[in-house]
Amino acid sequence: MGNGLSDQISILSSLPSFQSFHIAILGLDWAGKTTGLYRLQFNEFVKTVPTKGFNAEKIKTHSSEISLPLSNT
Ligand SMILES: Nc1nc2c(ncn2[C@@H]2O[C@H](COP(=O)(O)OP(=O)(O)OP(=O)(O)O)[C@@H](O)[C@H]2O)c(=O)[nH]1
Ligand SMILES: [Mg+2]
Repeated sequence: MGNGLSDQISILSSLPSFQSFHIAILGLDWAGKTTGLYRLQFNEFVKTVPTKGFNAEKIKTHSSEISLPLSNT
């Protein structure tokens, strides 16, 4: 899942243009949630370990200046 994302801008620019909003990424163990989160933040593939608890990141886009607090379990 996570590595299958295309570039960050095309995904984020297709979302409604709110000033900021929260997105929760839910899925089965080892589904690619953390990979997807860090792909959105850094636009690159990051090697992961199984998440204990959750990750939360704030992502700002350059195109529309919206900020996206993201978390995943
Ligand atoms: N082939 C392939 N592997 C992927 C893709 N996305 C993630 N992975 C791999 O799948 C494994 C699990 O990815 P994670 O992002 O850690 O999965 P997760 O859903 O956060 O897992 P938990 O934190 O254990 O719930 C890692 O080895 C990733 O490298 C993908 O799109 N394609
Ligand atoms: Mg994880």
